[in-house]
Amino acid sequence: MTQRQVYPQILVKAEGLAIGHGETVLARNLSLSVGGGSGLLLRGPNGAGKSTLLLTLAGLLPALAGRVALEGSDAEDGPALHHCGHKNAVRPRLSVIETLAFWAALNGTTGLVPQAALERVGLGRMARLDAGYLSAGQQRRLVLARLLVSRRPVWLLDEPSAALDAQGHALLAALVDEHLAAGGLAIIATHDQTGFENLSTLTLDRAA
Ligand SMILES: Nc1ncnc2c1ncn2[C@@H]1O[C@H](COP(=O)(O)OP(=O)(O)OP(=O)(O)O)[C@@H](O)[C@H]1O
Repeated sequence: MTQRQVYPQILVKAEGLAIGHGETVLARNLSLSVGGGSGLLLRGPNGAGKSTLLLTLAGLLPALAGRVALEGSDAEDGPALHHCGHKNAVRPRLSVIETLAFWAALNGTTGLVPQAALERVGLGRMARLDAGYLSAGQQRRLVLARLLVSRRPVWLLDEPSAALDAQGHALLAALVDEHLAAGGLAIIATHDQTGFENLSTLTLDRAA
């Protein structure tokens, strides 16, 4: 794949980070540094804190100690990150294409137009269907299409491969590859390493 730098140089850094909920500390002294063009897998058993770490990196949960920094991001370029939770957040009565148009209106149409994003994730023929009728794997593909309609350099993905079939896994790996090749970065919580064997790994231990 051709390496093209289309995002500005960007770095997600955490130092001395403690994560958790209220009084409950799930992990302490976490440090990470992920630059453009790189990906990091978050591994660990159920309840170890992978989703909590992603939410903390996204600024959606406060750090219990330490700090998270996003370097190289210019406010004038718009929001830098996408956080995709493990729920699909699909509105059942909006059509598939309306769903993407809604996200594009919210996040900015800075990437593919919705129909092209649907084609890319294999949902081109489902555009007019109510999103609630999509299968679990198709809904996950729709979430991936959201990443494509609004270009942002930082992807924080929580179990993105859940419910995906083998082709879906390959699609996800290809999208992440392309994103990294374009200078983006991805931090991915997953129990399934398929397609991500070359990414570095941070393992959270429930006992931490
Ligand atoms: N809002 C909350 N308030 C209190 N505890 C919470 C909250 N959200 C999550 N937790 C707890 O934090 C712990 C870590 O949850 P988290 O979802 O981060 O784990 P995970 O590593 O992503 O797990 P899994 O592999 O099952 O997805 C769990 O014990 C969970 O019950």
